Amino acid sequence: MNEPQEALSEQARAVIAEEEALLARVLGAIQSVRQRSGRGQDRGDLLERLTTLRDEASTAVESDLPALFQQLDNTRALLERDETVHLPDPHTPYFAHLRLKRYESTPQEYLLGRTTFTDAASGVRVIDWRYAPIARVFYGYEEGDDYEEYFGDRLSEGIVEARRLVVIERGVLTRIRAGSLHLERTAAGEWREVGATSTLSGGAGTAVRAGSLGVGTGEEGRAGRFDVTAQLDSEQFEALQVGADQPLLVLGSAGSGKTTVALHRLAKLTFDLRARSLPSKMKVVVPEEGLARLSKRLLAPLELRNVSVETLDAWAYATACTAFGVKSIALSPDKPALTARLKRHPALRPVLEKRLHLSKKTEPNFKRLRKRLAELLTDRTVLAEVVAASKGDLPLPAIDDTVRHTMLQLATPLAQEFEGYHPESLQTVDGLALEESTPDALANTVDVEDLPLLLFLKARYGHLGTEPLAHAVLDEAEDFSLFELSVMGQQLGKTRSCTLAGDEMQQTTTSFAGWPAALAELGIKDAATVRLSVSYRCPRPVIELARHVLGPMAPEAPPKNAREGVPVGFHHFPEEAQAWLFVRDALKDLLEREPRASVAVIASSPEAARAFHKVVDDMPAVRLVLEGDFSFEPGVDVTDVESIKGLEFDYVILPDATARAWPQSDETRRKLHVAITRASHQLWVISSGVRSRLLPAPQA
Ligand SMILES: Nc1ncnc2c1ncn2[C@@H]1O[C@H](COP(=O)(O)OP(=O)(O)OP(=O)(O)O)[C@@H](O)[C@H]1O
Repeated sequence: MNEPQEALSEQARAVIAEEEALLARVLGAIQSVRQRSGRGQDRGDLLERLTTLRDEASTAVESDLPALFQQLDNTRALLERDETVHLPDPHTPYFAHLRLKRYESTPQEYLLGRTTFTDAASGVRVIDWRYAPIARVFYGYEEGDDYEEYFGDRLSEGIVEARRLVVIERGVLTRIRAGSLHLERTAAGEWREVGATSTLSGGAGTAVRAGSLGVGTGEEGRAGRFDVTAQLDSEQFEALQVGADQPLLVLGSAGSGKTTVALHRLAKLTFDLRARSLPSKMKVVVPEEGLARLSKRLLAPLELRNVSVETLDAWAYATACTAFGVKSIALSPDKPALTARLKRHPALRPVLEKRLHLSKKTEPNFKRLRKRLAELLTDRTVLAEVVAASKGDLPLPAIDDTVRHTMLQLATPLAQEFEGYHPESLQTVDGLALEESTPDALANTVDVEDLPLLLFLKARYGHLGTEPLAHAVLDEAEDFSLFELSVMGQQLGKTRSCTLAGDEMQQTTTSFAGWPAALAELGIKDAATVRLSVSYRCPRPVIELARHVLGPMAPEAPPKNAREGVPVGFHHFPEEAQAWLFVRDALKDLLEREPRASVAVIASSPEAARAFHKVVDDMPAVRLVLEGDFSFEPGVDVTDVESIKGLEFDYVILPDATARAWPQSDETRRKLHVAITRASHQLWVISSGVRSRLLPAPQA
């Protein structure tokens, strides 16, 4: 770590003194309002008092009752007031400080937080970043800038005297950033001035030792981070101003803040939508479990814990159960990869539409639609049409696979066929159902990929029968199929209030048909579009490698402002066993030095992840994560490329960067690019045998 500065500059000392005094004033004001409103008394005490008074009232003589009832009323009122007065959390009452000097008037202080709070007596003013017009000055200007903004009809102009980001942890100020001045409180309670990249050990952007893993970011006692809400840039903040009625498409390269913008927009719209008493139904839908878990964590500080976050599969299942009025739907335990691919492919959409021949007289119940869909999925002419329309994306064997799989699903389950037989005769010796792990297990099931198709068919008859949503966030929207988008469009209601966040370069399934088609499917004619241009997550060497891997598909302009970082570590070995032992040692060493670091070992497939995990499974803090059940705790997650969309880790290791695991194809390029761009500090690429040709040729 950087050494503490010998002595703080005068400016630094003044800033610290000012910010500490301000925080003391805010905490004092919150405390005194609490006391005035009865919050000084513990809620538990009040509840206990209420019970005692009730007991007393039940046995009291009549003449004492009026006084007891009076006390009961007072105690109840104090409790109710406690629930209605919303005060900032004294642990973190605000995250930024703004001082504006309007010409020829005294400067005005504003604190940006999540809860509005003003106390005239102490002159404290905490404004809510979402609604306060003054927040526009904070996000749009730098310290020292002249500002000019209309608030309603009134023009306000002046100078931004102070614009500071602060970190307050458990009511204690631990960090301040004021322009280029960056101050941090040490564990001993002393303040020190540090460089902008102070979290990196061994100097800005350099590894602790040449060629080793670790830049010091996960050392013990890692200081609290500035809240991302305080750091939103002006481009991101402007995107949040798009009204609830207008759909918003947020585009940008990996790590440019698309998820951040989408979730902050949700936080901002909560107020607008509530004000118009629309059903407060918001939803976040994402392709993978890992990102669903991360989104839930990111929503908590935005006070959106109650917003439902669902994976595409979970959303399709719940929607199908509601739309078809059934409690459960039997899903197939397994399916051929090509069949799943065909069912999500955009080429299926027009063919299905053309071949439907729906009779409006038929009731679109689950059984009928399933039968109709199965007819289409076992019709080789129909499937050949889809494969031809995919222009080489879907290979011919997709037809056979789909017909065979659908036929098995249409079969009568054994239990039904042998109805009346003794249940034990339908079990294997080890107590399992006869059909388990046999093709018969598919009988009477549908694939999870069928659900959007069935809902799409149902919607063609009229209504889906589900409640409209007030707003939906579709993150990693490049991975939504046209059928999923069409069904989602049905759920959006007339205003089509939604935020789509995506990056066509991160498409990991073949379901993407382009943004115009995606918007059309959602029933959106004119979406506001923002393209975020700054890269926040990845350092420059990681971005350069990610662009190299994309090759001809890489966008022309690289993202702006990528920060410097350690070079990507390429390590090649003759044998896989040698490569993995090398990684094992490096991980052991890293975890000893940086126990708070988050590390991902991202393999090309679940099988490869399982195999690598065997080499490290005796190490503490190493987890195998294949179903997206990330804990976001420090340590090592051994996982595969399909599980990590939207996530980020301090350190990323690709353990099998071989030509076999990552062959040359557009799909592989995009997947490898997604894996690479999960690294926020350092990336290691490990190979053995023949290195993937998607990577730069090794230097001689
Ligand atoms: N204005 C900002 N200042 C500092 N950090 C930011 C800013 N905006 C976003 N970040 C951080 O950058 C990282 C990437 O953000 P986010 O996950 O929103 O990007 P993304 O574009 O959705 O990435 P991906 O395409 O990989 O899903 C996060 O750690 C986020 O907190």
